[in-house]
Amino acid sequence: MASSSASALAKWAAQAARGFAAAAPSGKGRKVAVLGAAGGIGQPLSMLMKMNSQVSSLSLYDIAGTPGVAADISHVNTKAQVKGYDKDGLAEALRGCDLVIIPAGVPRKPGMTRDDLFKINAGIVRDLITAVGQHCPGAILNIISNPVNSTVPIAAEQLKKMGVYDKRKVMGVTTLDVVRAKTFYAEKNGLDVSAVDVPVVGGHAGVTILPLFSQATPKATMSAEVLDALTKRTQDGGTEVVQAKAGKGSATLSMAYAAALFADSCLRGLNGAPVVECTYVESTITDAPYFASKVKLSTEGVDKIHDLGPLSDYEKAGLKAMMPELLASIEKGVQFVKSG
Ligand SMILES: NC(=O)C1=CN([C@@H]2O[C@H](COP(=O)(O)OP(=O)(O)OC[C@H]3O[C@@H](n4cnc5c(N)ncnc54)[C@H](O)[C@@H]3O)[C@@H](O)[C@H]2O)C=CC1
Ligand SMILES: O=C([O-])CC(=O)C(=O)O
Repeated sequence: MASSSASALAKWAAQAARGFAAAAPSGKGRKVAVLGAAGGIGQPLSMLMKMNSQVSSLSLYDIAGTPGVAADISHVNTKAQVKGYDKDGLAEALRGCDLVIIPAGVPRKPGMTRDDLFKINAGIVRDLITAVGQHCPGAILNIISNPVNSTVPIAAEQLKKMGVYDKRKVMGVTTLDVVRAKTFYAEKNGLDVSAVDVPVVGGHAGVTILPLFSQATPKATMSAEVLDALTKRTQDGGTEVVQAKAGKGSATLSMAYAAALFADSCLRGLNGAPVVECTYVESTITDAPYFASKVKLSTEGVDKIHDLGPLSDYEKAGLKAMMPELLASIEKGVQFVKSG
C-alpha cells in the first residue's frame, strides 16, 4: 500500500521474474499452510508461496486432491519443503505454522451474492479455525473464504471461545480490491500501474468495498461520472469475473496473486520489515467492529491501524451507505459462533 510496501512488492515481483532466487529479508524461514490448497485459488497460491524465499516449509491441506498438487509443486526448485495433507493430516499440517492462509470453501455462481455462500462456508471456516486454535494458536491468519465480512468475525469469535484470540493475528484478505482499484485507476488515467497506489476500505462485498480515489497517487483529475464508474467497477470486480466465468467459479488467478502479495507482506512484517497494507481486521476507526483500512503489519501481526484520512463528500456518503450491510454481515458471523 504505502510506497515502502509498493517498492517491497515491486522488488518481490522482480525477484519472481528472475526465478525467485533472491534473498529474503533477514529472519528465519517460515512455515506456511494453505487450507483449501487443491482449489482454484489454492493451487496457484500454493505455487506462488513455494516461490517465496521467506518460506521454508509449506503445508498444503485440502479434503481431496492434495497429494497430486503437493507432488507437482514440490518439484519447483526453490527452498521451501512441501508436504501435502488430506483429511486426517490437518493437525500435522498446522503444527508450528507462522502463517495460515485459508481459501477453503465454495465460490459464487452467476446470480449469487457472497452472502449466499455463508450457509456452506461459515461452517468450513469455523471448523478450520478450531484446528488452528488447537494446533498453531499464535499463527497469523489470512482469511480468503467468502463472505469475508462474516468469516473474519466467525474466526475471531471461535478463537475467543477457545481462549486463544489475538486480534493482531486475524486478517481478512481484501488485497484483490486494492489490486483492481490500482489496475482500473491506472488504465483510466494512462498511468504506470506499478507507481499507482489506491487505498480501499470497508469490507469485501458490493457497496462495502470503498476505494478512496481521493487519496490515490499519483493524483489524477477525474469527472464525477468517471469517479463513480471506477468506484462501481471496483465494487463489482468480483461479479465481473463470476459472470465472465459463466458458472465456472470466481476470481482465482488474480486472487492467488493478491493473496501471495498479502502473505508476502505478512511474512516481511514477521521478519522485522514492517509493511502497510489494506486488510479487514478488528477495528475501532469507524462504527463497525471489523473494518478494512491501511494497517501496519509487523512482528506480531497488526501493529497499527491507520485512520481513514480525509474523505471526499462522495466517499463520506459511500462510508455511510455501507454501514447497514457491513454491520449485519458482522453480526451474522458473530451469532453463528455464539449460537452454535
Ligand atoms: N477474499 C477474496 O477477495 C476472494 C475470496 N474468494 C473466495 O475463496 C473461496 C475459494 O474459492 P475457489 O478457490 O475459487 O473455490 P474452489 O471450489 O475452486 O476451491 C475451494 C477448495 O476448498 C476445498 N475445501 C472445501 N471444504 C474444505 C475443508 N473443510 N477443508 C479444506 N478444504 C476444503 C475444496 O476441496 C476445494 O479444493 C470462495 O469462498 C471464494 O468466494 C474468491 C475470490 C476472491
Ligand atoms: O466475487 C466473488 O465471489 C469472489 C471475490 O470475492 C472477488 O473476486 O472479489
